[in-house]
Amino acid sequence: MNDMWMIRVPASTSNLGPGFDSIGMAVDRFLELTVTPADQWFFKGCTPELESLPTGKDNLLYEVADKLARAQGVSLEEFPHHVAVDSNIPLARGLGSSASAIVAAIELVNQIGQLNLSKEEKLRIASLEEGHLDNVAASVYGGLIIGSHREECTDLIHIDKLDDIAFVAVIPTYELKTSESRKVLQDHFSRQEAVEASSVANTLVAALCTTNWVLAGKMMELDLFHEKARSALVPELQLVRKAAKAAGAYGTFLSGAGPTTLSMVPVKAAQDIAAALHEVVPNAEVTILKPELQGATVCDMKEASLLK
Ligand SMILES: Nc1ncnc2c1ncn2[C@@H]1O[C@H](COP(=O)(O)OP(=O)(O)O)[C@@H](O)[C@H]1O
Ligand SMILES: N[C@@H](CCOP(=O)(O)O)C(=O)O
Repeated sequence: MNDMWMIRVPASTSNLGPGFDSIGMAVDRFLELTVTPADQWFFKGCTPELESLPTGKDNLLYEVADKLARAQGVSLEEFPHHVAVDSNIPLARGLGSSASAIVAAIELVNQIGQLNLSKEEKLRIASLEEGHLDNVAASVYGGLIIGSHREECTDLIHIDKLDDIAFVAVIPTYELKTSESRKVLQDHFSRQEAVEASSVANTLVAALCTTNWVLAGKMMELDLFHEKARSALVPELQLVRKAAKAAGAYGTFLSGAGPTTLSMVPVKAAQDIAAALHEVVPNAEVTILKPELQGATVCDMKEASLLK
């Protein structure tokens, strides 16, 4: 590894409707850390949004890295670095910015401490840190992931047959912290509600695995686990859903904890559907996101310049 190296982690969407805390997909926006040896730890945000984040040991990246390093018997104090943080993943919008930071921090320690962690180990550490696996798994593996994270174990299926779909994202200007958006969730379900909610989720999984996008789109819109409670926080969800359907989308869901909505669409129709949604929500950023098949990567700067 050269003196200067880079960690690149994709953004993620999660839930896809009823896959609450258990389905995630990497998308083509990225967090990039450029790491150089230095006299002390310093995190430099390279965009106006990232400039507002802490630059020292109270930065999320350092906090996660330090916790893992201690658990592995590595002292980060002995290996100070300057970390330039660049990203086009908006913060607190439901596109997994914090999960990408957690995955990047784990990779930082993996490289500095020469831990040689496997993907499975990174997934387990990241899921324990985040409390659920959906975003972190997508950022580690790339593609679509379906899994189960429990205290004793984290299990995962990874799918990368996603060529003919794209996603039209409507990214509002306002932030919604995941912690706030989880506070409104329903704590209890009757047996009947649980059976119906899990039947919709199971059918979504089967449809995703068999690339039945029409059925997957239908199931995406029938979530009973979280979207109803959250729609009060994201008033444009129903409006976007209706307009996207009319324009030819398979289905629309709240990305992660919101407030971004994602409409799953045929690749060929993406531009037209994006234009239709821009008419409906002119103040939001409307953009096309593609599934990203490559998970987190590390490269030295020579390789990084070839990627650009
Ligand atoms: N690259 C980063 N470096 C440091 N902290 C980050 C970074 N990305 C995200 N965060 C922290 O995570 C918060 C957003 O996390 P969260 O509410 O889970 O939303 P989301 O993950 O959907 O973007 C930010 O406000 C910030 O505190
Ligand atoms: N399953 C979680 C996903 C949170 O994703 P984020 O991108 O909003 O952090 C949830 O729905 O709370």
